[in-house]
Amino acid sequence: MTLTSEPRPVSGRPARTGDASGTTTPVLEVHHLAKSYGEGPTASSVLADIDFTVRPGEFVSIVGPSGCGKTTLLKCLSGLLDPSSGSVVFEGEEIDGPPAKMTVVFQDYSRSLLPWMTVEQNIDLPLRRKFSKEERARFVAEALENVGLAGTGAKYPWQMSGGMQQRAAIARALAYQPDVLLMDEPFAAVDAQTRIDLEDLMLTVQEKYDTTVVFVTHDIDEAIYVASRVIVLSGTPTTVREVLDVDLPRPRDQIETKALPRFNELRAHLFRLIKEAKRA
Ligand SMILES: Nc1ncnc2c1ncn2[C@@H]1O[C@H](COP(=O)(O)OP(=O)(O)OP(=O)(O)O)[C@@H](O)[C@H]1O
Repeated sequence: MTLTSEPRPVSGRPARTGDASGTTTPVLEVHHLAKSYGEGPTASSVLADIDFTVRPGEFVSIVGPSGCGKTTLLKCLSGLLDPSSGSVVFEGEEIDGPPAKMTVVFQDYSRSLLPWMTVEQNIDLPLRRKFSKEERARFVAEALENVGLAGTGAKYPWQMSGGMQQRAAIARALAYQPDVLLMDEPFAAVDAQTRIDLEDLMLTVQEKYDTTVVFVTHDIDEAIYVASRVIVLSGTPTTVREVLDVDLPRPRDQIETKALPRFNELRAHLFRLIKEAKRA
């Protein structure tokens, strides 16, 4: 994906639009989105009439039964895939390709970083067309520092653990300073302890970069822990089953937050919804 046209310091985001009632203009709007694969009688409908909005600064998780179309939805949001009908509106404009101020982090970190480049070069590569050398050096160093990889920029991806490689992929996404970061099962391929560390890392960097995050996951606990809202999808053809506000206090803590009765209520509710969706 391309980059923002203006370099922007992490701490210097433009003010968000809003009114006195506290409502905010959505950064992302999904209107009656449907997606089928194939044509004619063999076409299979995956997404049917999906509607939701995401406000600036939100951390929204998307969950649903296996195979319901979460990745398909994320690809439509990112402009990598055209919807069959309906639209995705990003910052007020309907998208017809990958928007400049959006980035995506995929599950498979081993294929997202170029093995013949150092980590620093990997992060720097997409910045080259837009930023000066000095700015790039600053953004790369800042991103590495923010994901806990300061001092490792000269390593090659294959010299790092899986968790470190995914941190580097996150650093590369953050160095763009995107307005919206889309993440597709980003921690599914790492071990449980690393996953927990990366969840906390995302909460920290999301606040620091003030980025809006849309996060697809299979893991219900993870979906609740990181999010301000959870969008629950139904079974195929998929619609939005429910949008759940995660009214848990911040900062989140892996032990304290998950021990809250409210966390368990939300968890049980989500499990029930997904079980029903699977049955349907
Ligand atoms: N390029 C494609 N061509 C045809 N069918 C596809 C294509 N990509 C995905 N599908 C089908 O669309 C459906 C949804 O797939 P998708 O990967 O979006 O679901 P998902 O919810 O992300 O899956 P999972 O839970 O396994 O990660 C599946 O039945 C899949 O086989």
